[in-house]
Amino acid sequence: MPQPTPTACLALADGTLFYGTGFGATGQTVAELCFNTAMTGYQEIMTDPSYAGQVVTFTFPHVGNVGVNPEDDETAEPVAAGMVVKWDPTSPSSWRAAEPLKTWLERRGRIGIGGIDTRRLTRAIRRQGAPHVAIAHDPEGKFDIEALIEAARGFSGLVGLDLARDVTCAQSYRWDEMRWAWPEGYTRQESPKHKVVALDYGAKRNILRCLASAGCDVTVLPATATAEEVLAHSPDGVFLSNGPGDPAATGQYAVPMIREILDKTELPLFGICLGHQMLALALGAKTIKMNHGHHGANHPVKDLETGKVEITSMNHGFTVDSQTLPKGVKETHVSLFDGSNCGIRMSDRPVFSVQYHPEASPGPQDSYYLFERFAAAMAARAQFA
Ligand SMILES: NC(=O)CC[C@H](N)C(=O)O
Repeated sequence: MPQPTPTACLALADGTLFYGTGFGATGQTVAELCFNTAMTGYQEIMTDPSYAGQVVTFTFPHVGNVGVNPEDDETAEPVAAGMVVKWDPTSPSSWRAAEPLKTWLERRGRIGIGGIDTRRLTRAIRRQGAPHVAIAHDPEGKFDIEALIEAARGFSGLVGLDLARDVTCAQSYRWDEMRWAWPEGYTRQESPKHKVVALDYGAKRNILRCLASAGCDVTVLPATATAEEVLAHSPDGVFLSNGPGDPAATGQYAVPMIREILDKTELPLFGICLGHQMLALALGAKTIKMNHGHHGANHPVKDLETGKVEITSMNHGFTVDSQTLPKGVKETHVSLFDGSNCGIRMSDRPVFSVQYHPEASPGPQDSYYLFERFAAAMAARAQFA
């Protein structure tokens, strides 16, 4: 059978080429390439601000089949630089679909490539360790291959890159929307009890919903807010969000701000993903780049304090080096895939964080208890205030 002319091309920095069918925006983009193994949630993945600077390969083949809708965005715009899928996305079939994935992606200026052997590409990502990539989409099928490979080689990578400033909010705002679906065994706190300042390094909306649902009155502040600005809100607790880029690159603003909060107050503090990594840095530990990171919705994590295993959602390319945790900081969770650090806490204070995503929408709900733990820490403190 004659093959259709390819309308998209993907080049890895080592010169490996993949041809496919383009969808979404036309043009060219360069980024780091990762793979995500989740079976659902392509819209949440594409709009998760933590994916800034990355093109996502979806290992699950059915992408686009439920279209996109106005409710599932984790932020206002897609943030991932592009998407790679096995097949050209199918027409949407869902009562919730408001638009097909292809036009949504096109309107929002992001390139997609279908018809790619994503198993072969995923093996290349694992072997090469998050390679740099250039993807091009041209309906005429005209590609300057040499220039595309050069563009991939020219990408400077995520190490040392501060992207949180690019995706944070411009101004502070209040958040009161709650979760729509309820994890089993938990009750919704109807009225907020705890004033929480949430630092937005690229916060996913469902994290804010989870905080509100656990009884937090949430004020979101931009990434560069100082400790003084945070404390001016007289919070009962401080939350550090997820976000893109290298945690060590936030050393100019976020890490010193967290250190100051730790030095000046005894406030409960909770961090997720980038927030976890920055808390670890503020406490004196180090972060390192992983080979190909963790991106998926079925990552087993062991809670070292209870022995329980949680199935978690993950999206990170850096990790806290547990060998560098200082005295007084405990490793609380580890990945059962590779033993990497997944959680820490201070031994003597309600200051804790996790590498994975307890808000997980969609995804496993096992880790929702962490939001309740944060609320309980604030309630306990209020009792003795
Ligand atoms: N989801 C996140 O917050 C990601 C954190 C960080 N950018 C990493 O890749 O490790």
